[in-house]
Amino acid sequence: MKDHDARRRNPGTALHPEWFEGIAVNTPAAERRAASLPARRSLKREWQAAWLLNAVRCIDLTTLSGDDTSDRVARLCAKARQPIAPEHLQALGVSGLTTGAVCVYPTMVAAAKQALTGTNVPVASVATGFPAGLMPLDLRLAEIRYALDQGADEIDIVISRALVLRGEWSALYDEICAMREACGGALMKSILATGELKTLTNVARASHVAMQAGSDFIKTSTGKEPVNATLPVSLVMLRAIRDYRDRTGFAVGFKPAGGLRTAKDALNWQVLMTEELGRDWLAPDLFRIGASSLLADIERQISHHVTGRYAAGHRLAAG
Ligand SMILES: O=C[C@H](O)COP(=O)(O)O
Repeated sequence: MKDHDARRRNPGTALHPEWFEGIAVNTPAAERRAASLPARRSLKREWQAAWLLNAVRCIDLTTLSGDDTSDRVARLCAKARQPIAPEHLQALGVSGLTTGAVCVYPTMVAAAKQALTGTNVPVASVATGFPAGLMPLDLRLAEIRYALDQGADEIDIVISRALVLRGEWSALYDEICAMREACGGALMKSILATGELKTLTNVARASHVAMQAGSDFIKTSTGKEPVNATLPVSLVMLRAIRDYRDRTGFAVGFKPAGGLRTAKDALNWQVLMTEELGRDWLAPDLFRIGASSLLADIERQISHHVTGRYAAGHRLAAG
């Protein structure tokens, strides 16, 4: 059973503009709060390896490049199966660690499924005209169905940014509801592309609409916007998740994605999750990190933790 089966899906609600129309995010305050987080709780050194291993199990190990091939995807899946060297895991008393998922384009789903046969690692597919979403809705829905036919377990959809920028909340809600329906039993993560939403207030409002329309996760970015995941944007989205949980009782997951590359990033985001939502949100059913290169730095830091020295680059697989 996959992690996401272990909890109730978010069924969504009717559209409730009154839950978000009054929101006006104080941007300097959000930036100050985000900036103070890593400093406020520096993690004890002896616990850092455990936090980094937790980050690994939450990574959606991603390749979303124009030159992706089934061979590259197979290599990515080999890393997802065994993200950290077995001897290092043994030294830390851990076994069976995998990443949270792999995340690929729809035409790479079949290769990923094949490479992950015999594991519980889900395959996530981006869909709905990723990354811009500028395609007719029927084609975007057909892309979801194609990815599911190929075997995808999870679908990362992109929202229409223009609907947010014009404040067309009802149209945005209808679009995401249609995508949720097309996803059927597959977990749906809604990418807000926050770097293109202009204001944190728009981020907060779009987060609410995405959750009301039944998203299982809200995700910051495609990795292709000029600005991707940031701590202030994440803070605003986490507060929306908290508000939605308080109003409905449903826990929606969070996926920062794009530009998370260092072990320090992995620690900072976990501190943010813990402080804003509590430890329940540190497991892969409610937290994923979308990243293509983060694992390499985590491996380096784990290796250093276990051996006391940094391994030569060639000893660590590229990820
Ligand atoms: O969803 C994941 C992102 O596309 C990965 O972005 P990244 O290559 O900056 O890690």
